[in-house]
Amino acid sequence: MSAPAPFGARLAAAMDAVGPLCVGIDPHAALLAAWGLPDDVGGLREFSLRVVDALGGAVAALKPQAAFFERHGSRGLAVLEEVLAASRAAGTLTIVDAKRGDIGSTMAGYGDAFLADGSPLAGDAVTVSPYLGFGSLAPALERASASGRGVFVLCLTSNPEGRQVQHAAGADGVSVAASVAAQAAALNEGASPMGSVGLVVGATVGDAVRDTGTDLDAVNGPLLAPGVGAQGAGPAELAQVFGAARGSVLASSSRGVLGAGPDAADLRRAAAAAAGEARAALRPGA
Ligand SMILES: O=c1ccn([C@@H]2O[C@H](COP(=O)(O)O)[C@@H](O)[C@H]2O)c(=O)[nH]1
Repeated sequence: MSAPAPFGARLAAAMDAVGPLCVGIDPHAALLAAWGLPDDVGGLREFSLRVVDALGGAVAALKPQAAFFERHGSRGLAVLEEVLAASRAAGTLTIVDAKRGDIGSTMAGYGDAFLADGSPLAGDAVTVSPYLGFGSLAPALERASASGRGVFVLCLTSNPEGRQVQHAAGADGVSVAASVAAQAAALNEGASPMGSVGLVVGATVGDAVRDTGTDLDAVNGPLLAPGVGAQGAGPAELAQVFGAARGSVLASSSRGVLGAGPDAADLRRAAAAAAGEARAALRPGA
């Protein structure tokens, strides 16, 4: 059997085919209630699989938020495994939003969990945190590369508190965000159509890319942009934040789409509208 194409290539193809939108599966207790479901593992399963049924094949990626599965304990994690398998069966890429980051030897464990062939918790990519040092991510990056999977490294997050860490500059005057982006760019060098080491850059960050000197144009990898919808960002913000790098952006919305449920047709309409807005903002003329 031939090895699957690398994550970057698979994501680029999916964005071209159905638009640059990722929908987050964030089964908040309040959303479960709004959908008439109990805040227990049964409600979690019903909610999440309905999202996969409705949106599988219709969006470039689905992004289950690990926290909302972990809060239900081991049975919640079993639901996450089921969601990943169902998405795979539907032909839709998955990004497990787990934001893991630890010393290198422990990152090997996270890599085995989220990025290794045969692990039930492995999607197509996982979000990771570089704040123990970008180098500490090496074991996860190695596993991603070996299995054709991807990572999204936190760079400029959508929450206002992120500035304290991400805008800070070292003695060389280079900001943390710029350094993270440069290290991702080095790993993606030469990849076509793009590499598999992505960044998380919130659609809400305004002028932060410029202010921190972060060179997104050089990254040559996917840019996951949460913050669309419930956190207030829309097409204008996407265009402002990403400028010339916008062709690599995967806009991400969770509550903004999920709030249209539980009806599957309503969910599909909301996702199609969000994908259309993202396409117009990020790929004008496409
Ligand atoms: O910088 C970041 C990184 C990740 N997220 C995650 O995305 C979703 C956003 O949900 P909405 O309902 O669309 O606000 C959530 O899972 C966050 O943990 C982010 O918002 N910002």
